[in-house]
Amino acid sequence: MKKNDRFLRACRREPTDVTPVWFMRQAGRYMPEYRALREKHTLLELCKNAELACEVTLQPLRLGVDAAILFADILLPLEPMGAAFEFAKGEGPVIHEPIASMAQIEKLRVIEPREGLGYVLESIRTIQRELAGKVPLIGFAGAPFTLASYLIEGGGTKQFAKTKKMMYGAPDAWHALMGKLAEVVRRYLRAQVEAGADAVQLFDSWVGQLSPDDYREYVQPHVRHILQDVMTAGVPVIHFGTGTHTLLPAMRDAGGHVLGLDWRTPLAEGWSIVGHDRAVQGNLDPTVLFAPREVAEAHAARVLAEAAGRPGHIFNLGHGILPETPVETVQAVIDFVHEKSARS
Ligand SMILES: Cc1c2[nH]c(c1CCC(=O)O)Cc1[nH]c(c(CCC(=O)O)c1C)Cc1[nH]c(c(CCC(=O)O)c1C)Cc1[nH]c(c(C)c1CCC(=O)O)C2
Repeated sequence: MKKNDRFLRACRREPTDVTPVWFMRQAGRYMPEYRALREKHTLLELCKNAELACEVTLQPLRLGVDAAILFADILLPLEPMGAAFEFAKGEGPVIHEPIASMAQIEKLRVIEPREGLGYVLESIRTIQRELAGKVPLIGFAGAPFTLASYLIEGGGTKQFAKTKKMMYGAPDAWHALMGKLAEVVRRYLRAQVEAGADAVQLFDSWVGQLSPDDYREYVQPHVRHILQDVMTAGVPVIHFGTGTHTLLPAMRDAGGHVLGLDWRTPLAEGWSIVGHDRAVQGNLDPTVLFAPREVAEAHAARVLAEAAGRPGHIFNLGHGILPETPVETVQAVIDFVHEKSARS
């Protein structure tokens, strides 16, 4: 039993005393204590050292969030699969040899997480020991489309042109790549649950680039492969993407006990699209946290009003928190959500 289980209860659509809150990327550069650690260590050092990963994971708990999220990155599985990368200063991730051919895809290894990603599982065990049941711990992985886009583009992209070129022009290579990624991610999420994660989130951050028909043809079978299995592992599974308004029915069908919504979709509308037999998470625009406190609170109030007190809403942003976000506003919104949603 967790001392604070309102996040897990909401995932199961059970009533809670107040609406649970956590923020994607809640451990990161907007926090002074994170920046202080980053002066001494690279991002990958923080990810690969269980004590440091644990320290960073726990940092945002002082703000009163109702869940911790494992400190790691969605790209970590790519390295043991055989696709080396680095986080270049000011540029984001850079894949050393972007994937462009079937020959390269054939060489990618479908790893066992215990082999190449044992350090992440060690972090989970360390964090759970340190948390001692205080709040639940969320594990996570990137979804195949989002991972494939980094592998093929060699880093971040706006157009996804190379990604779609392979998808449309070389569907055999595309499905071979997506199949390998999906199997690794399925094993990885299962291993995280076995190591002690209380819930897991699949990040398909960039899948909103696709039309519903293309999603169903090129992505959905692979996401289904992951989620239909991981949903039987005994913990809540969150299925997240951005720009997904038209994809929500297909994403819901692929799986997830909880569907992530972003701010482009009003929460009430998104929830009725995915159906009230699922929980929802979201959906404050992260840039609202740059506004004066009263404006941010007014937007948070609107999100709560959209949820209408229905059990099964987890308050979050619609995407990750931005590095320059003022901590005071994050704190104010967390407190506001707890106070405003209190059920007497
Ligand atoms: C697409 C993606 C990535 N990583 C992630 C996603 C999916 C979520 C999303 O869409 O935002 C997920 C992620 N990355 C990180 C976490 C940690 C847990 C958390 O607090 O949420 C999580 C959940 C650490 C990180 N991963 C990264 C940082 C910033 C790192 C730093 O320099 O300290 C953090 C805290 C680096 C990273 N990692 C990635 C990029 C594009 C970048 C560079 C962009 C940036 O600098 O913000 C890939």
